Amino acid sequence: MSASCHCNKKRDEISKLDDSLLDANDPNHPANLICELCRLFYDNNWVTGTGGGISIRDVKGKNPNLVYIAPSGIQKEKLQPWEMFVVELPDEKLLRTPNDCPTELTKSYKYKPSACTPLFMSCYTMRDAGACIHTHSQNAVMCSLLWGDKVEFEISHIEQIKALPKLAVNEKTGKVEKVGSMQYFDKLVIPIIENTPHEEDLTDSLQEAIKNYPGTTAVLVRRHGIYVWGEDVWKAKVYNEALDYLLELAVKMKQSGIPTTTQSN
Ligand SMILES: CSC[C@@H](O)[C@@H](O)C(=O)COP(=O)(O)O
Ligand SMILES: [Zn+2]
Repeated sequence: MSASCHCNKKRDEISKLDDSLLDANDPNHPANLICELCRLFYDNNWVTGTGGGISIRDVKGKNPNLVYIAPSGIQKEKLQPWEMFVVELPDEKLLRTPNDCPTELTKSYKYKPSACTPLFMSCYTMRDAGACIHTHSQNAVMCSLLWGDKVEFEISHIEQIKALPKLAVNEKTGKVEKVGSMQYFDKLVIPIIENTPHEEDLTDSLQEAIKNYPGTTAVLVRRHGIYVWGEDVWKAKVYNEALDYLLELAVKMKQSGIPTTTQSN
């Protein structure tokens, strides 16, 4: 039985639980933000039916190597802070599991970390991300289908592109860094990878896409959704919103026979 089938009353009763890796009084604490943002994403139809999610690295906290991850198979809009897993980078040392909370629910249900964990970790380790969002947005799925068997989604000359970061490889460090924002005339290119039966099996192709597309802050997964990351949780949120806007617009443009890029690209 998945935890989403457990009686919600039981989960609400223990919502006040707190420990050294949680902070009920800080609305910006990663464990609280994951719950708040998942509710927001649920209302946008991005994380319904337990799909999708978000992980946050505590970049502003005392230990910026702490990563917060939600459990697998839970209704995302009902997540509670005490249900978070916490791992420490770079070794992904497990510091906390929801089962550490001695409750009626955790006695009977063994939580597992999100199946997206290895994908989130790839964004942290390869791009030094501060947060990673995964949605099952229908705009993302539709674009992956309308772009047929293409391995890149493209769009340009749309004002909203300016909300996205311009990224470049630092010659000295070899790391991808933000060097500004994309301009109206820039072409946004997002790699598309093929879906696999199990989320974790996407890891290799996601990592390859991240390596091959240093300018991207997102990867589309055909017939599945999108992964979007940013230097902190708020940047990741803005990038995801801007991308979803562009993906929705691209679906409408394609369906109306309007090309999403122009000759000048
Ligand atoms: C509707 S099931 C979706 C899952 O298989 C997966 O794609 C997903 O996005 C969420 O995985 P989860 O392990 O619940 O965090
Ligand atoms: Zn998914």
